[in-house]
Amino acid sequence: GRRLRGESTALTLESVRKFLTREEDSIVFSLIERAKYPRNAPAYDPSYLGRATKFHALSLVDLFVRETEAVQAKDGRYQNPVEIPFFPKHMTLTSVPPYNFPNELHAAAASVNVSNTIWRKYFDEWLPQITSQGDDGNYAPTAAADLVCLQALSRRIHYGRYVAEAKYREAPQDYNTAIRAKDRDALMKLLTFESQEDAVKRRVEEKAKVFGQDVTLGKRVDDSSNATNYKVDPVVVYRLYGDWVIPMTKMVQVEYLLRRLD
Ligand SMILES: O=C(O)C(=O)C[C@]1(C(=O)O)C=C[C@@H](O)C=C1
Repeated sequence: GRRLRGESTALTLESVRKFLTREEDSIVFSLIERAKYPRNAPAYDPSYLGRATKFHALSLVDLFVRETEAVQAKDGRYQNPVEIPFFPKHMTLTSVPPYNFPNELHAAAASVNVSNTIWRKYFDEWLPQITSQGDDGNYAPTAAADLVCLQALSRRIHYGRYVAEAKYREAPQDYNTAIRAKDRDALMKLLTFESQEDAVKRRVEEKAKVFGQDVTLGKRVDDSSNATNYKVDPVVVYRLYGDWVIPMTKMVQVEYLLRRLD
């Protein structure tokens, strides 16, 4: 399709930023929930399930995510284009009636997908930083917590499609030249707001402090004297956003915009 499917309504820079801000809560809280368990390495090791072969090696987390996504797909989760599965090949047909979710994205650009990178980075780089060494045997709850983290991160990062659409609609002529020239650097410059990124990073660090402290009756929760016991390190959350979540969201925006005139 070459045209917007159902030209819509309320996609503005303000509305998309509101969505991203609310997603911060989900991301920070999901990280706190994952950090409740230690690393639990067997959940990620195909040999734990005892059916690893050269050609087919699935870890418990691989299996858990595939199977859970299949159930959620059947029940309609991915009818909403805001949600993107990690294993789309394993989707069965949905058995629920359709809901008329707004189609705000440009059809040719809506398929921008960085799920594989999110998956790899989460397990290889970020999980070791938010969990402690150890093994408490709670592998299925661990896998369930990972999936909630992955879904929240993926939703936030892929929401870059909506952010880009909002920006494009507000100033199409500013973007058209760079899109036609396939000029990634120019697009990156156009969509970047340094002060906004700074505010986002500082806010998620603060959220990690507020959500991640023990609550004791009779004690002010913002008392900085209990600052050492945060459930997930606020500095790690700051860096997670600065080094990864925001750059990936921007990458999604650039890829979306490059296809915006297709
Ligand atoms: O708020 C925006 O304008 C966005 O594009 C989102 C975001 C982010 O990922 O938080 C990304 C790029 C901008 O430089 C600022 C913030």
